[in-house]
Amino acid sequence: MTRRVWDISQVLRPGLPVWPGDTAFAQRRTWTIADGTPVNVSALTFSTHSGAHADAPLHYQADGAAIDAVALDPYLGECLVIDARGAGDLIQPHNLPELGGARRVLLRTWDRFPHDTWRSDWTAIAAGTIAALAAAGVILIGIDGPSLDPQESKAMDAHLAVAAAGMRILEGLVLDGVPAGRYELIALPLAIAGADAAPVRAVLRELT
Ligand SMILES: N[C@@H](CC(=O)c1ccccc1NC=O)C(=O)O
Ligand SMILES: [Zn+2]
Ligand SMILES: [Zn+2]
Repeated sequence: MTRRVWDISQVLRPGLPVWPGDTAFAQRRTWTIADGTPVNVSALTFSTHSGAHADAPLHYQADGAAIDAVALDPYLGECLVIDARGAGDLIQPHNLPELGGARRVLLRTWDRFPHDTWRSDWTAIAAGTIAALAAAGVILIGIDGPSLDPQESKAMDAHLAVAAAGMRILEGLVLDGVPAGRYELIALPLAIAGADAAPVRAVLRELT
């Protein structure tokens, strides 16, 4: 039996919404198939926080680990998708359902993912919610917004709570059309040496 797969990545493309002031995604052709050229090749420019991505500890801790140095186990394995729509500005502990022992948790906040516009009004996560998840044994937190913290946050409370707990982070996931429940998560960050984050091709697979 083939298990159903949900692609929960954004498509990296020109016009991809990025954090205000951050680098736009661009792709240019460096070779094109023609007489004497057997191949198409291109070069990419993009922010480490483009589309669906994994934050490295280095993003929020001056001496944190870079993305090529973090273990991959958190990004692979059983996870729980939670429908957190309606939580308001901040997801609080009381917005979470029973976790049933889940060690990876993905939070859906958008009714419809804003593929073509930067929306500053995403639902962030309270630091206390991160602490509660960590206390329950969660090792990875994912969300469909661009950040765990609000756009204006300088304190980065949720990110720092993640740092304190040694959790891993996925952001920019597309969870439209994924029913709440349990799946296998596969979301490996690109091994970019010294990087503060890296894009992931994130999928959910039906459990057996
Ligand atoms: N905190 C966000 C990203 C972030 O803060 C950011 C991403 C790209 C360019 C600038 C950013 N923040 C600047 O204050 C994140 O966790 O991905
Ligand atoms: Zn990020
Ligand atoms: Zn982040």
